[in-house]
Amino acid sequence: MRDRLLKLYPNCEVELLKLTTRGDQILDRTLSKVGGKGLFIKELETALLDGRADLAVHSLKDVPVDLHSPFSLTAVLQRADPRDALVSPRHVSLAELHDGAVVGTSSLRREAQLRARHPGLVVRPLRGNLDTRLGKLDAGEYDAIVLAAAGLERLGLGHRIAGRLSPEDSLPAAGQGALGIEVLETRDDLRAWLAPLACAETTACALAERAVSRALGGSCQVPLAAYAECEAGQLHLRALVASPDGRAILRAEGNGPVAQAQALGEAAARTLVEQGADRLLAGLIEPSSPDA
Ligand SMILES: NCc1[nH]cc(CCC(=O)O)c1CC(=O)O
Repeated sequence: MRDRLLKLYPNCEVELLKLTTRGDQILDRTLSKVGGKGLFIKELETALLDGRADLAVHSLKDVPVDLHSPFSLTAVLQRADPRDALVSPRHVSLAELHDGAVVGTSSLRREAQLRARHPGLVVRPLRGNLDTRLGKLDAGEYDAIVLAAAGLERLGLGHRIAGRLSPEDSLPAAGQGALGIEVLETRDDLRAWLAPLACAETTACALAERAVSRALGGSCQVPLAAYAECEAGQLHLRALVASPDGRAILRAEGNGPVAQAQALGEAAARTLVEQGADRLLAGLIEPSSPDA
């Protein structure tokens, strides 16, 4: 990020304020149980309010869809690999995992899709920062773990990836792989400076994907996936809501011009609701099974 800003504005000074978020700190509970939207961005927003930081760079996936005043999501950058990735000792692939193999993930979205496709696998919760998670894998606690490819690559750990899961195998979360920049809404100066960093295609994809989450009241704490691809001004959107056990999977798909990104997302959400997505998501508010 610093390099991109300096390339655009060689005379500006970029100072990195490295913060650890509550989402990174909570190591012992699965994210779905911690609840609380915005877990990963709160400390950065506090720094914006304090004036310690001018802009906050987030994984877009962690930015709540109902971000509101005084904050503003001002630029969505070009997306890295949006796919989920399998990490395993000796780079064993998903297909090579034996029945009863233990796969770690803290994401209900990944859990549901893994269970649907590979009912023989045992999915167990996995929390902690990236190093902690990889450490648990390396210590033999899991036969494989599933993480976002982009997160691994961003931290120079791309070599750990044994395989990338296709959107058919594991439809990504809304915004996965993209970075978003948040500023105080009053900072028109920054908004103008940052505009050239935005990627129009990723922005449109994110708009469609986040509209699905918004319409369904979703966050990254529910088994909800939304993934758009953009080609020649046309968006192709796929969305999915599942039960964590993978037994119920509702799907929606649609195409439309970039200018209709938000409407495309809302239409997909309606299709999911018609199939019972609301009821499925509402059921998750009840205490879930011990390993959900
Ligand atoms: N909620 C965790 C989270 N938020 C963003 C990323 C990294 C991937 C990205 O930038 O989309 C991750 C880790 C993961 O899903 O493995």
